[in-house]
Amino acid sequence: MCDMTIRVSGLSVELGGNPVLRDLDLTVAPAELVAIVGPNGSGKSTLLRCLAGLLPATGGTVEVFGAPPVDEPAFWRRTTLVGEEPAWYPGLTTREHLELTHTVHAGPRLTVDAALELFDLAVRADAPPLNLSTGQRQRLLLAAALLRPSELLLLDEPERGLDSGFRERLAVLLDEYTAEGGTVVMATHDPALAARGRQVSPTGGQVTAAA
Ligand SMILES: Nc1ncnc2c1ncn2[C@@H]1O[C@H](COP(=O)(O)OP(=O)(O)OP(=O)(O)O)[C@@H](O)[C@H]1O
Repeated sequence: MCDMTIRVSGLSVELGGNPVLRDLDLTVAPAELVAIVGPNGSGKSTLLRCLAGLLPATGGTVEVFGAPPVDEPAFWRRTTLVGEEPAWYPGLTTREHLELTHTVHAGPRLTVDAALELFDLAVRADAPPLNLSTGQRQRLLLAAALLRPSELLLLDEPERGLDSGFRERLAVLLDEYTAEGGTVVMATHDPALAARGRQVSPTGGQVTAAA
Protein backbone atom coordinates (compact mmCIF):
# COMPACT_ATOMS: atom_id res chain seq x y z
CA MET A 1 0.00 0.00 0.00
CA CYS A 2 1.28 3.48 -0.81
CA ASP A 3 0.25 6.20 1.61
CA MET A 4 2.79 8.71 0.30
CA THR A 5 2.77 10.35 -3.12
CA ILE A 6 6.56 10.46 -3.14
CA ARG A 7 9.13 8.33 -1.33
CA VAL A 8 12.81 9.07 -1.92
CA SER A 9 15.32 7.01 -0.01
CA GLY A 10 19.10 7.39 -0.03
CA LEU A 11 19.01 9.16 -3.40
CA SER A 12 22.39 9.96 -4.87
CA VAL A 13 22.99 11.49 -8.28
CA GLU A 14 26.24 12.22 -10.05
CA LEU A 15 26.40 14.48 -13.08
CA GLY A 16 29.54 14.58 -15.17
CA GLY A 17 31.29 12.60 -12.46
CA ASN A 18 30.39 15.13 -9.74
CA PRO A 19 28.12 14.25 -6.84
CA VAL A 20 25.06 16.53 -6.95
CA LEU A 21 22.64 14.75 -4.60
CA ARG A 22 23.94 12.64 -1.72
CA ASP A 23 21.93 10.14 0.27
CA LEU A 24 18.75 12.23 0.15
CA ASP A 25 15.57 11.10 1.89
CA LEU A 26 12.22 12.74 1.19
CA THR A 27 8.61 11.77 1.61
CA VAL A 28 5.72 13.85 0.36
CA ALA A 29 2.14 13.10 1.41
CA PRO A 30 -0.90 13.48 -0.82
CA ALA A 31 -2.20 17.08 -0.85
CA GLU A 32 1.07 18.38 0.57
CA LEU A 33 3.02 21.35 -0.81
CA VAL A 34 6.78 20.96 -0.55
CA ALA A 35 9.21 23.70 -1.52
CA ILE A 36 12.74 22.68 -2.45
CA VAL A 37 14.96 25.57 -1.46
CA GLY A 38 18.68 26.19 -1.67
CA PRO A 39 21.31 28.21 -3.48
CA ASN A 40 22.07 28.05 -7.20
CA GLY A 41 23.58 24.71 -8.11
CA SER A 42 22.47 22.92 -4.95
CA GLY A 43 20.51 20.32 -6.91
CA LYS A 44 16.89 21.49 -6.87
CA SER A 45 16.27 20.94 -10.59
CA THR A 46 18.20 17.68 -10.45
CA LEU A 47 15.86 16.41 -7.73
CA LEU A 48 12.79 17.45 -9.74
CA ARG A 49 14.13 15.66 -12.81
CA CYS A 50 14.60 12.50 -10.74
CA LEU A 51 11.02 12.79 -9.45
CA ALA A 52 9.84 13.17 -13.06
CA GLY A 53 11.68 10.03 -14.16
CA LEU A 54 13.88 12.06 -16.49
CA LEU A 55 17.16 11.41 -14.70
CA PRO A 56 18.34 8.07 -13.29
CA ALA A 57 19.67 7.83 -9.76
CA THR A 58 23.26 6.82 -9.15
CA GLY A 59 22.09 5.26 -5.88
CA GLY A 60 18.99 4.93 -3.74
CA THR A 61 15.36 4.69 -4.75
CA VAL A 62 12.66 7.05 -5.98
CA GLU A 63 8.99 6.14 -5.91
CA VAL A 64 6.13 8.28 -7.16
CA PHE A 65 2.60 6.89 -6.77
CA GLY A 66 4.18 3.73 -5.37
CA ALA A 67 6.52 2.92 -8.26
CA PRO A 68 9.67 4.30 -9.87
CA PRO A 69 8.69 7.28 -12.06
CA VAL A 70 8.94 6.56 -15.76
CA ASP A 71 8.85 8.95 -18.70
CA GLU A 72 5.70 7.33 -20.12
CA PRO A 73 2.15 8.50 -20.92
CA ALA A 74 0.54 6.77 -17.92
CA PHE A 75 2.85 8.70 -15.58
CA TRP A 76 2.36 12.02 -17.36
CA ARG A 77 -1.41 11.64 -17.22
CA ARG A 78 -1.08 11.99 -13.42
CA THR A 79 1.88 14.38 -13.32
CA THR A 80 2.48 17.88 -14.69
CA LEU A 81 5.98 19.29 -14.94
CA VAL A 82 6.59 23.01 -15.46
CA GLY A 83 10.20 23.78 -16.07
CA GLU A 84 12.02 25.04 -19.08
CA GLU A 85 9.97 26.96 -21.61
CA PRO A 86 8.64 24.52 -24.23
CA ALA A 87 8.76 24.91 -28.00
CA TRP A 88 5.49 26.67 -28.78
CA TYR A 89 3.38 25.51 -31.71
CA PRO A 90 4.06 27.87 -34.60
CA GLY A 91 0.94 29.63 -35.84
CA LEU A 92 -1.14 28.94 -32.74
CA THR A 93 -2.27 31.78 -30.52
CA THR A 94 -2.22 31.89 -26.74
CA ARG A 95 -5.92 30.91 -26.65
CA GLU A 96 -5.32 28.08 -29.13
CA HIS A 97 -2.49 26.65 -27.01
CA LEU A 98 -4.91 26.49 -24.08
CA GLU A 99 -7.66 25.04 -26.31
CA LEU A 100 -5.23 22.31 -27.35
CA THR A 101 -4.52 21.42 -23.72
CA HIS A 102 -8.25 21.56 -22.94
CA THR A 103 -9.11 19.28 -25.85
CA VAL A 104 -6.54 16.53 -25.31
CA HIS A 105 -7.06 16.10 -21.55
CA ALA A 106 -10.19 14.44 -20.23
CA GLY A 107 -11.75 16.34 -17.33
CA PRO A 108 -9.91 19.67 -17.50
CA ARG A 109 -9.92 21.68 -14.25
CA LEU A 110 -10.71 25.00 -15.94
CA THR A 111 -12.38 26.28 -19.08
CA VAL A 112 -10.15 28.10 -21.54
CA ASP A 113 -11.90 31.40 -20.80
CA ALA A 114 -11.51 30.89 -17.06
CA ALA A 115 -7.79 30.14 -17.49
CA LEU A 116 -7.32 33.24 -19.63
CA GLU A 117 -9.06 35.37 -16.98
CA LEU A 118 -7.32 33.76 -14.02
CA PHE A 119 -3.89 34.28 -15.54
CA ASP A 120 -4.64 37.77 -16.89
CA LEU A 121 -4.10 36.65 -20.47
CA ALA A 122 -7.48 37.51 -22.00
CA VAL A 123 -6.20 40.74 -23.49
CA ARG A 124 -3.37 38.87 -25.25
CA ALA A 125 -5.40 35.75 -26.14
CA ASP A 126 -4.99 36.25 -29.89
CA ALA A 127 -1.23 36.82 -29.77
CA PRO A 128 1.20 33.96 -30.39
CA PRO A 129 3.19 33.05 -27.25
CA LEU A 130 6.43 34.39 -28.69
CA ASN A 131 4.81 37.84 -28.86
CA LEU A 132 4.06 37.78 -25.13
CA SER A 133 6.33 39.20 -22.44
CA THR A 134 8.47 36.80 -20.39
CA GLY A 135 6.06 36.95 -17.44
CA GLN A 136 3.02 36.53 -19.70
CA ARG A 137 4.59 33.43 -21.27
CA GLN A 138 5.24 32.02 -17.80
CA ARG A 139 1.59 32.72 -16.94
CA LEU A 140 0.56 30.81 -20.08
CA LEU A 141 2.72 27.84 -18.99
CA LEU A 142 1.11 27.88 -15.54
CA ALA A 143 -2.38 28.34 -17.01
CA ALA A 144 -1.91 25.24 -19.16
CA ALA A 145 -0.48 23.32 -16.19
CA LEU A 146 -3.41 24.17 -13.93
CA LEU A 147 -6.05 23.78 -16.64
CA ARG A 148 -5.21 20.14 -17.27
CA PRO A 149 -6.11 17.57 -14.61
CA SER A 150 -3.26 16.08 -12.55
CA GLU A 151 -2.47 14.65 -9.15
CA LEU A 152 1.11 15.91 -8.88
CA LEU A 153 2.57 19.24 -9.93
CA LEU A 154 6.35 19.44 -10.29
CA LEU A 155 7.32 23.09 -10.68
CA ASP A 156 10.82 24.42 -11.32
CA GLU A 157 10.95 28.07 -10.26
CA PRO A 158 7.30 28.80 -11.14
CA GLU A 159 7.83 32.40 -9.99
CA ARG A 160 10.20 33.02 -12.91
CA GLY A 161 9.29 36.32 -14.58
CA LEU A 162 6.17 36.88 -12.45
CA ASP A 163 5.51 40.23 -10.77
CA SER A 164 4.80 40.28 -7.04
CA GLY A 165 1.02 40.44 -7.50
CA PHE A 166 0.98 37.41 -9.66
CA ARG A 167 3.30 35.49 -7.33
CA GLU A 168 0.68 35.98 -4.63
CA ARG A 169 -2.05 34.79 -6.97
CA LEU A 170 0.03 31.72 -7.82
CA ALA A 171 0.35 30.92 -4.12
CA VAL A 172 -3.44 30.99 -3.77
CA LEU A 173 -3.89 28.81 -6.87
CA LEU A 174 -1.43 26.25 -5.48
CA ASP A 175 -3.27 26.25 -2.14
CA GLU A 176 -6.49 25.54 -4.06
CA TYR A 177 -4.76 22.71 -5.96
CA THR A 178 -3.65 21.02 -2.72
CA ALA A 179 -7.08 21.64 -1.15
CA GLU A 180 -8.49 19.55 -4.02
CA GLY A 181 -6.09 16.74 -3.08
CA GLY A 182 -3.24 17.49 -5.48
CA THR A 183 0.39 17.35 -4.40
CA VAL A 184 2.92 20.09 -5.26
CA VAL A 185 6.71 19.87 -5.25
CA MET A 186 8.38 23.04 -6.40
CA ALA A 187 11.90 24.40 -6.57
CA THR A 188 11.77 28.07 -5.73
CA HIS A 189 13.89 31.09 -4.85
CA ASP A 190 10.81 33.01 -3.65
CA PRO A 191 10.74 32.98 0.17
CA ALA A 192 7.04 33.88 0.39
CA LEU A 193 6.06 31.12 -2.02
CA ALA A 194 8.30 28.62 -0.21
CA ALA A 195 6.74 29.57 3.13
CA ARG A 196 3.35 28.30 1.89
CA GLY A 197 4.56 24.73 2.34
CA ARG A 198 7.14 22.49 3.98
CA GLN A 199 10.61 23.59 2.98
CA VAL A 200 13.31 21.02 2.27
CA SER A 201 16.86 21.29 1.03
CA PRO A 202 18.25 19.13 -1.80
CA THR A 203 21.34 18.68 0.36
CA GLY A 204 19.13 16.95 2.91
CA GLY A 205 17.07 17.95 5.85
CA GLN A 206 14.11 20.01 6.75
CA VAL A 207 14.51 23.76 6.44
CA THR A 208 11.42 24.86 8.37
CA ALA A 209 8.03 23.52 9.24
CA ALA A 210 5.07 24.54 7.08
CA ALA A 211 3.56 27.90 7.96
N1 LIG B 1 24.45 17.92 -17.38
C1 LIG B 1 25.21 18.23 -16.33
N2 LIG B 1 26.48 17.77 -16.24
C2 LIG B 1 27.27 18.05 -15.19
N3 LIG B 1 26.86 18.81 -14.15
C3 LIG B 1 25.61 19.31 -14.19
C4 LIG B 1 24.73 19.05 -15.26
N4 LIG B 1 23.55 19.66 -15.01
C5 LIG B 1 23.70 20.30 -13.83
N5 LIG B 1 24.94 20.09 -13.34
C6 LIG B 1 25.46 20.58 -12.07
O1 LIG B 1 24.71 20.00 -11.03
C7 LIG B 1 24.55 20.91 -9.96
C8 LIG B 1 23.07 21.04 -9.60
O2 LIG B 1 22.38 21.67 -10.66
P1 LIG B 1 20.84 22.02 -10.55
O3 LIG B 1 20.42 22.59 -11.85
O4 LIG B 1 20.10 20.83 -10.04
O5 LIG B 1 20.86 23.14 -9.41
P2 LIG B 1 19.69 24.10 -8.90
O6 LIG B 1 19.68 24.01 -7.40
O7 LIG B 1 18.41 23.79 -9.59
O8 LIG B 1 20.24 25.52 -9.33
P3 LIG B 1 19.49 26.91 -9.72
O9 LIG B 1 19.01 27.52 -8.43
O10 LIG B 1 20.60 27.71 -10.33
O11 LIG B 1 18.39 26.59 -10.69
C9 LIG B 1 25.20 22.22 -10.40
O12 LIG B 1 26.47 22.31 -9.81
C10 LIG B 1 25.29 22.09 -11.90
O13 LIG B 1 26.41 22.80 -12.39
